[in-house]
Amino acid sequence: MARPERIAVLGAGSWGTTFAKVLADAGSDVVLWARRAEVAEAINGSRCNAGYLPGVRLPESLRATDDAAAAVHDADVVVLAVPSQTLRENLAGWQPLLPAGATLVSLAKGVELSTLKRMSEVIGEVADVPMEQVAVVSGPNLAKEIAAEQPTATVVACADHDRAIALQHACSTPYFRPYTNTDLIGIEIAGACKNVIALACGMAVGLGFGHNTMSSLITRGLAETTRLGVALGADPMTFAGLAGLGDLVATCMSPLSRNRTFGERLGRGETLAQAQEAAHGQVSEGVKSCSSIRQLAARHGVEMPITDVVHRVCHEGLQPGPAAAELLGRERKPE
Ligand SMILES: NC(=O)c1ccc[n+]([C@@H]2O[C@H](COP(=O)([O-])OP(=O)(O)OC[C@H]3O[C@@H](n4cnc5c(N)ncnc54)[C@H](O)[C@@H]3O)[C@@H](O)[C@H]2O)c1
Ligand SMILES: O=P(O)(O)OC[C@H](O)CO
Repeated sequence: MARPERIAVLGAGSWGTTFAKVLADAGSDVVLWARRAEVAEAINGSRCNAGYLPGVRLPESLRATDDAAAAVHDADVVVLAVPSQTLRENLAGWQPLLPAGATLVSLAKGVELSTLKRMSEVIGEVADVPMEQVAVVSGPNLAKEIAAEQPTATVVACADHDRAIALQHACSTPYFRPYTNTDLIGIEIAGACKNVIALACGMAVGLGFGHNTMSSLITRGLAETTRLGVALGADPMTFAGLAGLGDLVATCMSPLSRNRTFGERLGRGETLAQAQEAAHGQVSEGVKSCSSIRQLAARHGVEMPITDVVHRVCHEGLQPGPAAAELLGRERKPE
């Protein structure tokens, strides 16, 4: 499959805008759709999306619009960069506009609350396309670092290897190195679960705990994520890769992570509402996905103790301190 000629990125938040910049820097012809006309105007006029990426100058070649039909017109790749719990509704609106045969790419990291579906499953269903047409980009990809052109690797996953190669080509830059993969289940489960583990790590930071606690959460978080992924049919090796361990470490360790920051606020004693207000409308996917992942795990008989306590802290009034004590007090077992 040839390198894509026209790419539409739908969603001009932190990651949508950054990924559009990556694609433009890689030489692709990119149009970015923003919900708000003023955001599109600012990108076209001052080359800046100040609300999400202050201080980042966007490439001259990147065009923005608030007209989704104009954005996707003639696109051979359509990148979906909206929060996971809104993807179904957004995509249903865009579905009649999608060019036939276009590769549909998910940037979202979450599991849908109402259906427990992965984002690629939601896309296949709503857009009514074969799964070979759906791709996922996921990895240790904190938007602000990539917007600053710091060296980063990622994974482009698609069941159709040729499409993955074409997309890999379209987003390769001197600072962004994509690897291909065909394990969508593993890539997406890893991407959704790491947000939940990052919430737990943030809570640990908020409680004043150090690196031993963080490393223990990361390692046991990876164990429970892998258990779920394998139960769903993923390749266990995926969890040792960029979209698995790589993203887990980046998100759990970085103060730039919205999920970790959210967890830190809860660990310091803030309420869910206070932490949500402090996020200024930016999405912390783990807050909702902890519930859908917990349900998915229960459906498949998989134990996910960290995810379970994160859900109960976020939604059932459990306090982070007792949650930590509960995890430590669990039945003793071999590693
Ligand atoms: N920011 C990152 O560093 C990063 C990196 C990799 C993956 N992701 C994932 O990408 C997805 C999008 O993240 P983001 O960082 O761009 O989020 P964001 O909160 O910065 O932006 C979300 C964008 O979606 C738009 N949107 C459309 N419909 C919406 C609705 N109904 N409700 C809320 N917003 C709506 C918003 O206007 C906004 O432009 C998430 O799943 C996230 O986990 C983010
Ligand atoms: O800021 P977060 O917590 O949504 O994480 C961003 C990316 O997913 C990191 O890869």
